[in-house]
Amino acid sequence: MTVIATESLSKRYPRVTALDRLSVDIGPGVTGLVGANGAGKSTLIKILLGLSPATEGRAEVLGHDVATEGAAIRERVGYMPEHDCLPPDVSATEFVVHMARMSGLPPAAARERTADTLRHVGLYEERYRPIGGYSTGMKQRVKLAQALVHDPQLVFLDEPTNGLDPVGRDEMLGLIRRVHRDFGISVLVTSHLLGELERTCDHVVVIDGGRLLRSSSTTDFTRTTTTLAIEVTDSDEHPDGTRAVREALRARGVATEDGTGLPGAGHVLLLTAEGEETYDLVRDVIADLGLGLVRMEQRRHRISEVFRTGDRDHGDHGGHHGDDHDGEHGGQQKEAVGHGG
Ligand SMILES: Nc1ncnc2c1ncn2[C@@H]1O[C@H](COP(=O)(O)OP(=O)(O)OP(=O)(O)O)[C@@H](O)[C@H]1O
Repeated sequence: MTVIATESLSKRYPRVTALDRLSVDIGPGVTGLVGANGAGKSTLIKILLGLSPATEGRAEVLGHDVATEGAAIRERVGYMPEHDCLPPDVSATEFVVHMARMSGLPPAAARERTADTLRHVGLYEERYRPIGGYSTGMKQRVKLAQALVHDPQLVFLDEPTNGLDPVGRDEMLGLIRRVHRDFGISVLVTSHLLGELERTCDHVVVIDGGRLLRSSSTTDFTRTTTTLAIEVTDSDEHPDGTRAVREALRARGVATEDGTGLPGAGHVLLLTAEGEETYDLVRDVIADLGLGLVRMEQRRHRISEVFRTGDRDHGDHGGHHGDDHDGEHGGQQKEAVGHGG
C-alpha cells in the first residue's frame, strides 16, 4: 500500500531548484525524510499538503492528487510545522480545541479529543497555562498535539526535535514511535540529523539538493557489515589483553583497527571477517594467550556511515542551487553528518 507517491516532482523558485524530479513511493509506518538544511524537505511537505503548487511532476497522498484535492488531503493528514507558530497568550487546551474545531469537530468532541491528545503527548496541568511560558519541549508537544487532534491517517512532522536537548529529543522520538504504534497513524518525519532516525523509522528517504539519494528500509540501511568487533579481558601475563591480541593477530597476517568511538573504545578491536576461518582464528589466538573473550560480534552500519561513505559520492548536486546556496549547503551537510554519528 502506498501512502505517498511522487513522480518526477519539481519545485523551482527563481534562484533555487528546491525539488528536482523527485520520484519516491512511501508506504505505511514511520518514514524519515533526511536531508541537510535547504535539501527541500519543507518544500516537499507543503506540496504534499496541497499548499504550494509543484512546478512539474505529480504527487498523491492517500490516493488524492495534491494538485486538485488539497482539502481532502488536509482533512486526513496532520501537520506539525517546523517553526514556532503558537500564540503565546492562550493555553495549550484553548489552542488545541480551536484547531480541533477548525478541523470540523463539534465542541464536545473537540474538548474530549484535546484532553486525550494533550495527555498522550505528556502535557498535564501545564495545559491550562499560557503557551508563552512553555519550554521548547512543551511547545513542540503542543504542535504535535494539534497535528493529531483530528485523528488523521497520516502526519507530517517537520523537524520535531529542533531545539531540544538530548533527553527532550529522545522523548520526542519515543512519542513519534507511539503515534504509529498506539494509533496506527503513519508518520513522515523530517530531520537533518541522520543518526536520530535510525531507531525511530521503519523506512528512510534521503534527499540532497532536492534530489532523491536513497529510499530504503532502515534495516537495509543498517545491514550487517563484514566487520567484527572483539573485546577481551586482561590477565596477569597480559595486562593489556587488547594489545596482546592485536599483536598475535598481526603475526598471523590479520590487521586490526581500534574501535574508536564505540562503547568500550580502547578495548575494542575491529577486523574484517573473511568467513568462518576468521572467527576460529580469533578464538584460537585468544585461547592461546589465555585471555577471556568478552564479546565478538558483527557490526551493523549506522545510517550516517552509509550516507558518508556511499551515496554522497554519487555526484555534486550543488549546480542546481542558486549561487549563494552552494557553499552553505555543502557545509551544513557535513555538520549534519557529523552530528548524526
Ligand atoms: N518561498 C521560497 N522562495 C524562494 N526560495 C525558497 C522558498 N522556500 C524555500 N526556498 C528554497 O528552497 C530550498 C529548499 O528549502 P526547504 O525549506 O524546502 O529546505 P529544508 O530541507 O526544509 O530545509 P530547512 O530544514 O532548513 O527548512 C532552499 O534553498 C530554500 O532557500
